[in-house]
Amino acid sequence: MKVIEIFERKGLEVKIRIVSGFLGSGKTTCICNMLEKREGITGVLVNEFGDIGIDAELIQRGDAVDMVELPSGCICCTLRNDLVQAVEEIKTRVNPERLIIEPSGLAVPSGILEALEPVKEKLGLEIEAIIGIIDADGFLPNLESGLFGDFYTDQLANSDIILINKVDLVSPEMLQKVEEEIRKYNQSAIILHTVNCRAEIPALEKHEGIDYLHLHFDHEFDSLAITPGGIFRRDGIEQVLRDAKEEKFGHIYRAKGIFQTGEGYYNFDLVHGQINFKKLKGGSGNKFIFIGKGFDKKAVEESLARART
Ligand SMILES: Nc1nc2c(ncn2[C@@H]2O[C@H](COP(=O)(O)OP(=O)(O)OP(=O)(O)O)[C@@H](O)[C@H]2O)c(=O)[nH]1
Repeated sequence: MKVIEIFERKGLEVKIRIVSGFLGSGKTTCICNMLEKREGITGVLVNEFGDIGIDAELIQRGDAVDMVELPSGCICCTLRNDLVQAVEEIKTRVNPERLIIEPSGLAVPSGILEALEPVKEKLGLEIEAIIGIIDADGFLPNLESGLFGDFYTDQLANSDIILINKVDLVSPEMLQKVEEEIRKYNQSAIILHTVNCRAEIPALEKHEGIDYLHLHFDHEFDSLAITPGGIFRRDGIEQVLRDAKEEKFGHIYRAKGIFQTGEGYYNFDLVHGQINFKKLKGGSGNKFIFIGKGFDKKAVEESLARART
């Protein structure tokens, strides 16, 4: 756990926004947008797979934020105590006006609400909004696969605001189907259609007491998180991602990373067959994470080794 920047505020409540969403749906993108518009002191608590902090590095890019990372585990179940401790630490040391929590892409909001409920009053926490991000292209296939069903039920039922993101990737007919499906889980949430999670987040009434749905969701996924040295070829990494997309290593649901090339640092994403690269201003070493089920980790590592210059 790492506290990066500390500011002080003498004040009362900390408003909490939980930004939940399946792997690669756009949580980090959403938080970067919120931080661009932030007013006052804002804390960010990031929980992601692996110990290598890719999201934290991307969120910090170009802008210092008050951030705590909780890697390696899931704050909705195994890391509940760590979550409470981290929130307590942020409250006493930073006391931000707003705290944005990004759970891992496999964490359900109910576990976080349940963990915070007993300390809400003591720490002066106000759950301002649960924002659920749905990727318009991946939602229905994921739902139909049956592998993540309870994740979506918990996420959707507990969201106050649902962003149907990546609407640029689907037809209007598909978008309508997605929205109809979402409404089966939640009739009252505000639904917004977004590209890159660009939206004005409306103000909401505050949450009172426990009135959320809690479902068990199997988090037993495999992940490979590595920080190898060396300089990579961008086309070499692209080949690894194309192979992952074609399931040459087995089932990989999500891959992301930061890597150094002869022309500087890049960030890559693989999600639902979409491969994206972004040039970064800088970086602090190579970081790769692959998340899936029963995939060949050794083959991924060998393939990455071949992508070096
Ligand atoms: N085409 C398209 N791509 C998007 C949109 N929003 C986000 N992305 C891309 O989707 C990829 C994943 O976005 P992230 O914000 O990293 O998603 P995340 O939910 O934080 O991912 P995890 O933390 O790994 O679960 C990135 O390459 C984004 O640039 C969108 O509206 N349209």
